[in-house]
Amino acid sequence: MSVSQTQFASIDSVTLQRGAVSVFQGLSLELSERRIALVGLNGSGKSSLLRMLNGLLLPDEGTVTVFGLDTRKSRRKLPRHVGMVFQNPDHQMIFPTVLEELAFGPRQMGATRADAEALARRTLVQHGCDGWAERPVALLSEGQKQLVCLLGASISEPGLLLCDEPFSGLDLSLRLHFAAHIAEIPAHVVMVSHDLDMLCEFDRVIWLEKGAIVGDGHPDVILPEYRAFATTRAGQLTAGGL
Ligand SMILES: Nc1ncnc2c1ncn2[C@@H]1O[C@H](COP(=O)(O)OP(=O)(O)OP(=O)(O)O)[C@@H](O)[C@H]1O
Repeated sequence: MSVSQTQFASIDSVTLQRGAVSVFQGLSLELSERRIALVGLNGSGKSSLLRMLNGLLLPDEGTVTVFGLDTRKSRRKLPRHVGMVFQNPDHQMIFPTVLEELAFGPRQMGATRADAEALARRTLVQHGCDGWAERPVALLSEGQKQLVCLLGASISEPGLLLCDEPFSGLDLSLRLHFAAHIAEIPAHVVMVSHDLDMLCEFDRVIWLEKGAIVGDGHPDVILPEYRAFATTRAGQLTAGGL
């Protein structure tokens, strides 16, 4: 799917309850930039927001629209347009081998088994993973699993790629490689990360606290504000003041 800087997702007056927690209370957002980062303390609602954008979580009230599709009405169509890298690779990987894992997305999009597997093998070579195709996913390291998840989510070239802390287990060379990859691909990217250095080149940063937006703008403005807030909070925690 080709993408542009026009709006690709809209979150309109959303409330979301998860268990006993009221995560969002009337959240509204318009998303149009190509690379958007979500930052905030643990439990602030970042993963929940990603899961609403791919239809895994449906709002209790309000609407979420992605590429013109209401997630409540068009849940089954969303995987054709939205890829997601989960925070925990074990929540994403469902096949025994790397090849099967990577071929799954293209197969779902209608590719033949031969074409899907050829694409999977090419993708592995392009990302420095020659010889990985037949490896059992269960025997990969955590970082290697994360890498396979990143490749699996982007191999079908979705119009929107959602990434929930995709770099946390990757070594520095792979972080830099994938930062460059994400900068190049045409898809819109919405990424959660606690590694603020990886977000400097993004087009927009949204800072969430307790399900509400407390900062929204260019990384040059929002990242220093968030860093200052987190530093103050760390000082309070250390002093036993929270
Ligand atoms: N499966 C669940 N069942 C019930 N409550 C949940 C569930 N997952 C998350 N929550 C709650 O929803 C709130 C938002 O969680 P969420 O995972 O969206 O936060 P987050 O900002 O992604 O956190 P982190 O930075 O720790 O990954 C938290 O209060 C959390 O306790």
